[in-house]
Amino acid sequence: MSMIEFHDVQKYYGDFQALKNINLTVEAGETAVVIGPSGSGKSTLIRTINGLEPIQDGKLIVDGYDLADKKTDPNKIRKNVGMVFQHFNLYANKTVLQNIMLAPKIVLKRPDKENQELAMSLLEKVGLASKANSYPRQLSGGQQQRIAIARSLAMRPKCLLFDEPTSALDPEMIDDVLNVMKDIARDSSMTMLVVTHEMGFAREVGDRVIFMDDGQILEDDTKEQFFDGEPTNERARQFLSKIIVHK
Ligand SMILES: Nc1ncnc2c1ncn2[C@@H]1O[C@H](COP(=O)(O)OP(=O)(O)OP(=O)(O)O)[C@@H](O)[C@H]1O
Repeated sequence: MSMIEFHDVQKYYGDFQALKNINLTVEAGETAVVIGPSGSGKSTLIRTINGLEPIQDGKLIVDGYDLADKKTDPNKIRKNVGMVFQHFNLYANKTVLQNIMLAPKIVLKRPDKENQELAMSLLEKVGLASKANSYPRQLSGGQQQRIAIARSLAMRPKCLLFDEPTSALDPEMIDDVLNVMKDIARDSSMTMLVVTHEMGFAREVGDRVIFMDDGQILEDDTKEQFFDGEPTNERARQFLSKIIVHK
């Protein structure tokens, strides 16, 4: 079974069609990077995967659950499919450690000792073990995002969705977050779908590059095909040529 399957998916905001005839399959363990111009539907695409945005037509199967079926409880999907947002969304009145331990405690009923041990090992992984008892406001944006990633990993998800995780960060913090994401992509069998404007990351990490424009997937290539070959789609070629000029 594939981790994610879109079949002819359509998504509207009122009269506006934000996703047009999306067909996409992502296998377990794959890392796919979603790129494209602003407003092309990238965030909408990944927000449909964990049910944050409903779809209006087509079929969307995630981790075996049918999202087009109104009877499907999105919480069942969110247990195994985590999301890292642009704006971290940490709980301000909880410490870093409490932030990481909360969902596993409530949703998975993980015992405290095991929960804390895993949380501390994840804090070490993201290089922030010394901040366990700090509050989010005492941390930089880059540190908060690394905590948000640790918090998602604490659920031991099968799939992690990243929605422009570095877009709200000062430039000097971006690499710390990208390095954590690269480590995860390298040493895990987890599926990762990453919406990003960081082409260096896409080039280095993605098994696949998915190019979107105007609510459609126009290219779905290996990173070698996309960056070193010639995308077949004219709009993808234009997008790439602009990036290369600005690099
Ligand atoms: N809640 C909403 N209501 C109405 N229109 C929306 C809503 N969210 C997004 N849109 C529209 O849907 C289109 C796709 O938006 P989306 O955020 O998915 O694009 P994006 O590719 O992620 O853009 P960016 O790179 O700027 O974040 C845009 O035209 C946007 O204005």
